[in-house]
Amino acid sequence: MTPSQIQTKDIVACVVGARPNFVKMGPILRGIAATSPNLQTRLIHTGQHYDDAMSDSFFRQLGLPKPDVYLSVGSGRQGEQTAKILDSYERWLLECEQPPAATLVVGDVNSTVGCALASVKLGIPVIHVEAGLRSFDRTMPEEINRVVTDAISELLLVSEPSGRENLLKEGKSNESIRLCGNVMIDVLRSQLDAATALDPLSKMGLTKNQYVVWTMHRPSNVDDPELLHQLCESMIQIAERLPVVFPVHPRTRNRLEAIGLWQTLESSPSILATAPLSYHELLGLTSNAKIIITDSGGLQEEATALEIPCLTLRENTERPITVDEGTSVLVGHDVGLLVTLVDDVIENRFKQGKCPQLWDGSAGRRVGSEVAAFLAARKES
Ligand SMILES: CC(=O)N[C@H]1[C@@H](OP(=O)(O)OP(=O)(O)OC[C@H]2O[C@@H](n3ccc(=O)[nH]c3=O)[C@H](O)[C@@H]2O)O[C@H](CO)[C@@H](O)[C@@H]1O
Repeated sequence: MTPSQIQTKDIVACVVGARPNFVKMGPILRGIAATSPNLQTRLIHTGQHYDDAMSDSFFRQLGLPKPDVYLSVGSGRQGEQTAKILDSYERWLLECEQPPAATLVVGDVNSTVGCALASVKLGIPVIHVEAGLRSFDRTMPEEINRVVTDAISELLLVSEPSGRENLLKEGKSNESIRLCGNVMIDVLRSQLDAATALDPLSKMGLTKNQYVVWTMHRPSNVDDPELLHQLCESMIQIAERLPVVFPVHPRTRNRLEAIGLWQTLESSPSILATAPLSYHELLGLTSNAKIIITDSGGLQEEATALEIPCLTLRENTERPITVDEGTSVLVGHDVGLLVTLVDDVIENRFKQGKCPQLWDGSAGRRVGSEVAAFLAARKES
């Protein structure tokens, strides 16, 4: 066989950068491998999140392959970090031996938009998993990332029906949009046993259904000292009724230290403030919690899949299905409402939710099939 006769498989460059991306990428890689024998993947880690707690522990626990490419961008201001991602991914695209047939990005972090921009400018099509979600709040960096990424993506894979509606309103063609379901829930379903086996409850002295899991890291909550103060006061109040487990994101810890509240929370006997937890530790805790209080989009979805009441510390959500069908209620910045809703849950007055269609553990396979069909159709045209 001469070198020209050797068939090289098309490459899909799959980008991860921040914690929520790591959770979602496993089912996508497996879905492509299972459905698309003519494709190979390259895992690109931008290095947006880089330490063990925020990155490496997720690779270990979720069985993700070692990244083929590590871009080492690190932390930075919004523009600075996004620019570094764009620049370093463009360099890799220009220097790599075989350019990818497509770049696949997930979610809404700076790595998503940075790599999408670098790719499309070099004529390499972008596939966006978790496309079409909209909070309609452009003060959030994630909303800007979503809108820009979708505008330059050719294949838009959505996790809930609102994604399709939003994209159609923005002028995207129906053919470019596919409802695949939620890849993050694939992971949740496959890892629930491993998370339970870890038994974080006994390690922390907690009883099933008798505690709250609280996470917050959004700039809108933690960068405003007065609001952060109020949220901490309500945490202390709620902890008088149920113990609160509080895994603290690095951004939040910095802000709490800056306003002198870290010591107060850490020394409270019914608040368990911890470093960021591994995927299994957190899932082991959330799946047995009475209530989840969060500003994380991913946790809103996980709470809905687990059918656990979720009080969402945001004025809006890009994931309306978690409110319309699921267990989430938007509390915004109303700390009074937060405390009332905790009572509602404890006294069984809280709404019931149901798990949305296609959050069934097979979203990764559907993503794999759509990627293969998209690239095959592109080759033919
Ligand atoms: C715009 C954007 O992309 N935002 C995402 C990013 O926000 P997040 O707030 O984590 O944004 P960054 O990636 O800028 O990290 C914030 C800060 O955390 C610290 N840091 C970060 C990484 C790390 O491994 N170790 C560490 O200590 C740094 O001080 C850094 O400045 O990740 C969150 C999950 O965690 C996602 O929900 C957000 O959507």
